[in-house]
Amino acid sequence: MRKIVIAGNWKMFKTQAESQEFLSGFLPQLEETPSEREVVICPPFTDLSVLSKSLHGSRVQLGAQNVHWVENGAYTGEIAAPMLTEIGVRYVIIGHSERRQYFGETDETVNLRLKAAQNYGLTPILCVGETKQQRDAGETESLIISQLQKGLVDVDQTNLVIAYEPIWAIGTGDTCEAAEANRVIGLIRSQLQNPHVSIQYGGSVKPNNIDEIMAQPEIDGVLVGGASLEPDGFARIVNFR
Ligand SMILES: O=C[C@H](O)COP(=O)(O)O
Repeated sequence: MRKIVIAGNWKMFKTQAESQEFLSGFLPQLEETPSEREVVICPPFTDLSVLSKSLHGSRVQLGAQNVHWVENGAYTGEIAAPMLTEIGVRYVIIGHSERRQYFGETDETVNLRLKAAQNYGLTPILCVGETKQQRDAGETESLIISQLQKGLVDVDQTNLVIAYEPIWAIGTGDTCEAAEANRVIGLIRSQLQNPHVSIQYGGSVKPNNIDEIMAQPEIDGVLVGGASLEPDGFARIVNFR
């Protein structure tokens, strides 16, 4: 059974005070959300602790945006899995294209982070996706297969979420056609050993396109950036029809 997972990636947005203000608008709107939908918020590290307290007893799960592969050490600027699990974090985004593009993330370090997350009971959300140039060159399929093959070496597919995020659709308003996202996600599924892995779409998901995206049979949820920052918009996404 594939779980529906709707995750908000706040990236480098929201102070603690702003995160509390978000919750006061967002949480009351979850009363109508079907119980089988998993709702996840992935804030900056500095918000995790305060959100963990505020979300205690709510149905919203907490996610981080990165995790290192050793449990402690001299790795300035990194965060370790036990530091996340100690405060109630359940999910972690790994291999987001912004990490790959700006911070030197590779398929090999993605693989290390995935295994470390799972060793501590975190559920990783592995991001894959192609650039515009790669798409135009007809390399979408081969790139994604390569990212999966290298990233998933010795990774447990029973505790894993994958997000298909075409890079050209992130933050651009240029959403991938729902049918095309469905096709690529079907390709991703064909590469997996476990058919029950939930696979999300990410890239300019908005209140006005969520219903069409979630109507696609291969799409099990969404990873939302900009539209997850605003309580009413994210509530509409979580409460898709
Ligand atoms: O992690 C989320 C994605 O990068 C999508 O961001 P976006 O919804 O702002 O396009």
